[in-house]
Amino acid sequence: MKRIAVAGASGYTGLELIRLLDRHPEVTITCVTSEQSAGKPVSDLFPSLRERCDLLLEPLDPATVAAKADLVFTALPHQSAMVVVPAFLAAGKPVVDLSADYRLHDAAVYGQWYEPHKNPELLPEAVYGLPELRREAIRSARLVANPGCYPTSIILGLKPLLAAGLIDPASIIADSASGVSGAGRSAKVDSLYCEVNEGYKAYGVGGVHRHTPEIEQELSLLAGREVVITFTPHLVPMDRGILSTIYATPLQKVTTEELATLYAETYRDEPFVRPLPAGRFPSTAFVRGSNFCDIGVTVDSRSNRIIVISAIDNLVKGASGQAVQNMNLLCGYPETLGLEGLALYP
Ligand SMILES: NC(=O)C1=CN([C@@H]2O[C@H](COP(=O)(O)OP(=O)(O)OC[C@H]3O[C@@H](n4cnc5c(N)ncnc54)[C@H](OP(=O)(O)O)[C@@H]3O)[C@@H](O)[C@H]2O)C=CC1
Ligand SMILES: CC(=O)N[C@@H](CCC(=O)OP(=O)(O)O)C(=O)O
Repeated sequence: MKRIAVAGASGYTGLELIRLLDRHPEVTITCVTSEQSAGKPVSDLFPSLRERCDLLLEPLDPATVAAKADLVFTALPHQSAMVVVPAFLAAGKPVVDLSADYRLHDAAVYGQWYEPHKNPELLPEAVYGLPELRREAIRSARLVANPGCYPTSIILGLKPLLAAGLIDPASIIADSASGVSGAGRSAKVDSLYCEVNEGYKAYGVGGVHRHTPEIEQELSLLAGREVVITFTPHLVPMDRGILSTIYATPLQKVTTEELATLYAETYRDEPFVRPLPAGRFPSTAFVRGSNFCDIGVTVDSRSNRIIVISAIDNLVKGASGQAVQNMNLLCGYPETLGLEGLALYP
């Protein structure tokens, strides 16, 4: 049994990690952290965990946490993860970091979209943890940078088209809509019930959302040239789920049936990507609670655009489920272990 620490266990992705790790046959959770709720059982904060995980939350002292665990998940805000990750690595503990701190390869780009990086020397060795792109590198990583939720849905949606050179990379537009849990559990006016319940709104409009460089970094690697996209995130009055609608101009004549075949072939051996048959499109309802990414694709021949629609659960394939998938690769377990049968069918 591997001993696992969840740093940031009082947050939404922390809770989701505990839910998933609790049903994993090869690991046991030995340490859960919170600053504000230190000293309380984690099941006091989240009663669904009662009698499944009643560990006391403790403050995040890296040496204490490292001594209790063989692997650490950091489910902390960006800028906070990078304060503790080097100590875990120095103690010989691999880290799966759910924050944005190690996703960008270029420290200058990180500094431009976030704050200056505190340990840029770790960026070259951090592996961007999208298993469908980097499975082999993740297996031997010390530090896995778990992707953002919007990037996961968009990169998986576009991978077959870019890898086949079928679209003009300069034509990509992605509109993504997220449930409110994407904003985390800390109190913010923008996440209040009355602010979100009746509306559907765009935010981060005009190329300013910090996921833009992360998406562009990975799409550029797939395209083999620099990709600049138009990305607009939206907030939907639901608790979880992301639906991305992605548009691109084809470089050659192609039919919906050919694209459906391309997606089916690209993802044939992927346990968590479900390309849909031609004419079918996903819903967040059908991936809720699961580690699946569902993808539908079609050609709008009238406007000469390819339209891809992908759906994930932001807290599972967009965060904690993907993090457990990465842990499985890193530890040499079957990739799907603990993640099977998670979908809640509406
Ligand atoms: N929510 C989502 O859908 C996704 C989130 N992510 C990323 O994952 C990370 C966690 O997100 P999420 O769970 O939503 O966030 P939450 O705000 O829900 O939780 C944050 C956690 O971090 C702890 N924390 C906050 N500040 C510090 C600090 N300075 N030192 C130590 N612990 C601290 C909090 O503990 P305390 O009890 O003390 O407040 C809490 O446990 C973030 O980087 C986020 O961007 C990635 C993909 C999807
Ligand atoms: C709805 C909502 O607010 N979503 C968050 C994205 C959450 C996330 O996963 O971002 P990181 O992992 O990169 O921090 C946002 O737009 O900032």
